[in-house]
Amino acid sequence: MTEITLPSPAKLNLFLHITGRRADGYHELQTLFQFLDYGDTLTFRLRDDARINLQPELTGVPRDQNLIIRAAEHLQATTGTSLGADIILDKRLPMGGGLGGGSSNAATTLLALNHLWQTALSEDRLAELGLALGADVPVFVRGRAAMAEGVGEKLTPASPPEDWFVVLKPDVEISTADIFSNAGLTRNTPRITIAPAFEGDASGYRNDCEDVVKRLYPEVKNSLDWLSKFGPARLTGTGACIFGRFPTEAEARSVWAEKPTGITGFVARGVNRSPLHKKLTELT
Ligand SMILES: C[C@@](CO)(OP(=O)(O)O)[C@H](O)COP(=O)(O)OP(=O)(O)OC[C@H]1O[C@@H](n2ccc(N)nc2=O)[C@H](O)[C@@H]1O
Ligand SMILES: Nc1ncnc2c1ncn2[C@@H]1O[C@H](COP(=O)(O)OP(=O)(O)O)[C@@H](O)[C@H]1O
Repeated sequence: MTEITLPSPAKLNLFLHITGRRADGYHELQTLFQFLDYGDTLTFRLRDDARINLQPELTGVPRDQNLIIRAAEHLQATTGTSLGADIILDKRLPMGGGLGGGSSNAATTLLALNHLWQTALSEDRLAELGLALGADVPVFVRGRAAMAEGVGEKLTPASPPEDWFVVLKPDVEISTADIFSNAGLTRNTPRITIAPAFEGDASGYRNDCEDVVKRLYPEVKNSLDWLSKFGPARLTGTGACIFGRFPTEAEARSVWAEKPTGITGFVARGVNRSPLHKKLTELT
């Protein structure tokens, strides 16, 4: 095989609790990840030299910071392969929106090139390489909806209902570091134990970043207030994207049709198995 095209799906944090802060300043989380059947697409073409090319480059992201390049180079360095790749990115996910697009791109790159280069690293090893690139990368490598703990690396598979979501992107840029350094952030939510079939919307579970984000960004508050009129709505990650949860596609699409003009987003289904892994299984 010399070419492979794979999905790079979005994730939602169905809830996100901050349960403490480590000595190095990083926050201990409990968060429930579910994938969406919506995201970017990446095509990889084998090269018999060691070059890694990426088209198009992303505005505002230097080549050496692009998680696709970093993942490819990390895999090359770890395995010592002399092979390379031409990579084509079809970007649909808003960047820095809490949908994990960069982390997902890194995981898709690790799995795709491990396949194409026949480097045969195990899933455990790929998840380990992924963690060095970002806390959210391992869940995309594993491809199963999961409760994450620690800073996101301790994963327990979960099966929340595969509901439909209206995802909205308020027109603001939010820095994860700014939210985590905010003095008003709740950092002492008690640890919980969840059942594998967690419902995802119990009123006791929330996103602990939401109050701070709503205070700093009225656009996010306004969008959440609007979406909450139709069903349970939350922030994903540290924002700026928000999501409303609906049992059927028809309900999600009817709310989407009423969204205020000027706000972007999409409708997608929550899935407990990553579309990336589904596609890889079909190929092998
Ligand atoms: C909170 C989540 C939930 O999915 O948010 P999103 O990035 O998806 O919005 C992620 O775990 C984000 O993980 P990751 O993507 O690795 O965070 P980074 O951008 O590297 O973090 C930027 C900064 O936020 C702070 N940070 C991040 C994660 C964490 N558990 N505790 C922290 O205190 C640190 O100061 C860090 O330097
Ligand atoms: N391939 C990539 N796709 C998206 N963002 C990337 C990529 N490589 C690096 N980044 C950087 O990672 C940041 C976080 O992006 P992303 O993972 O999409 O959002 P979030 O972490 O908020 O869910 C971006 O703002 C961007 O600077």
